[in-house]
Amino acid sequence: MKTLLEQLRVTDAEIRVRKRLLDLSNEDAELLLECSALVEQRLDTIVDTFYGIQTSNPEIAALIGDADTLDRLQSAQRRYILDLFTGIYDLEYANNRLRIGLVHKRIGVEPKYYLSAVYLLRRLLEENLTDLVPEPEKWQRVVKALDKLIYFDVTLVFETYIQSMVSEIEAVKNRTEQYARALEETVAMRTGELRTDSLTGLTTRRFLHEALQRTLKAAQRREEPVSLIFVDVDDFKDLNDERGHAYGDQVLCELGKVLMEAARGEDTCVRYGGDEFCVVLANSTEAQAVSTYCQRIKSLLAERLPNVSLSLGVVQTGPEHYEKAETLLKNADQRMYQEKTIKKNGLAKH
Ligand SMILES: Nc1nc2c(ncn2[C@@H]2O[C@H](COP(=O)(O)OP(=O)(O)OP(=O)(O)O)[C@@H](O)[C@H]2O)c(=O)[nH]1
Repeated sequence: MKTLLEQLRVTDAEIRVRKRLLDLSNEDAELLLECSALVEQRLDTIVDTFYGIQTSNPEIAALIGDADTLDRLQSAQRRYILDLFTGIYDLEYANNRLRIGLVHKRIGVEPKYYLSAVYLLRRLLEENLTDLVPEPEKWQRVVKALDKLIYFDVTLVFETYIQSMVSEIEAVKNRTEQYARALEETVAMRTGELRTDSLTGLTTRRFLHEALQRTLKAAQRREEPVSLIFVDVDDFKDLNDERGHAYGDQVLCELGKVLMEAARGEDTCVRYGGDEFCVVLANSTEAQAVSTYCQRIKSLLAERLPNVSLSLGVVQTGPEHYEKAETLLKNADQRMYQEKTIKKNGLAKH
């Protein structure tokens, strides 16, 4: 953990810069040192008057709170006044000023109260120095030196105020970022959930369009054909009614696996809804889809679900001309429906 001086990058060189900026010279330091014994004589009077005035203000009295705190503040004030007249304004001196800033910030002393206290102390010191340093010219020089030193201190105190506010803002920023990350994860998870059908693990209908568009775009670039297959289980309602809904679920789940197993990595298998499925086959003509993919699913189905039959509607688009996704879906659905009708009519005839 860094010290306050390190946090605020206050070094010996920095102190020299600050003194130069305020024209706080060695002569000023010597002048103040010369007054130290005199000021010490008035120390109690100055501190008592200071806190007498401070506690007469109800807001400040409320900030101080209790007699013990007042005691501690009075001792700190005594030390501070003595510090002002030591003639040594080095790193340790700066560090003590920074600590004061931090304590003020922590107990919630707003800058307006801190500045009014500084102003009051400066006024009391100036008044007392009038008696203590009778030569007006010297008194003026002492007061000027004191002014510069007080400005030096106030700068340091304010910097700790600012630093501590910046840390607060950073802490809030970190918390907000953490929250945003957690939120992003949740959104990603939910989106993932929406993307996959919970029963079959296939892509949901919501994302069929996106997947189809992606495949079509890639196909257009490479001038490849794309096939779309619409799949519907025959008489699934009867299956559900006869063997129960749970069995129906098992069938859909198994069918999902079959569709996936028969597909390649760049293909997309979608649960369209209920007992309807869609498969987007990349780089496949209708003939290839029928002779390979459809054959594969039929033989897998015969092994695993011999009592289930499917109606399939296959359409091709590209490589010369590409249909829109919606048209492809409509056409594939129609073809599937035609196949189903033919089957039903066939059965009815027999
Ligand atoms: N077990 C189960 N059944 C579902 C699910 N989603 C839809 N269904 C049922 O699937 C059946 C689909 O029936 P229909 O659309 O009439 O189609 P079908 O009985 O297959 O008849 P055809 O399509 O004409 O062959 C309905 O009875 C729905 O209740 C599901 O997730 N699980």
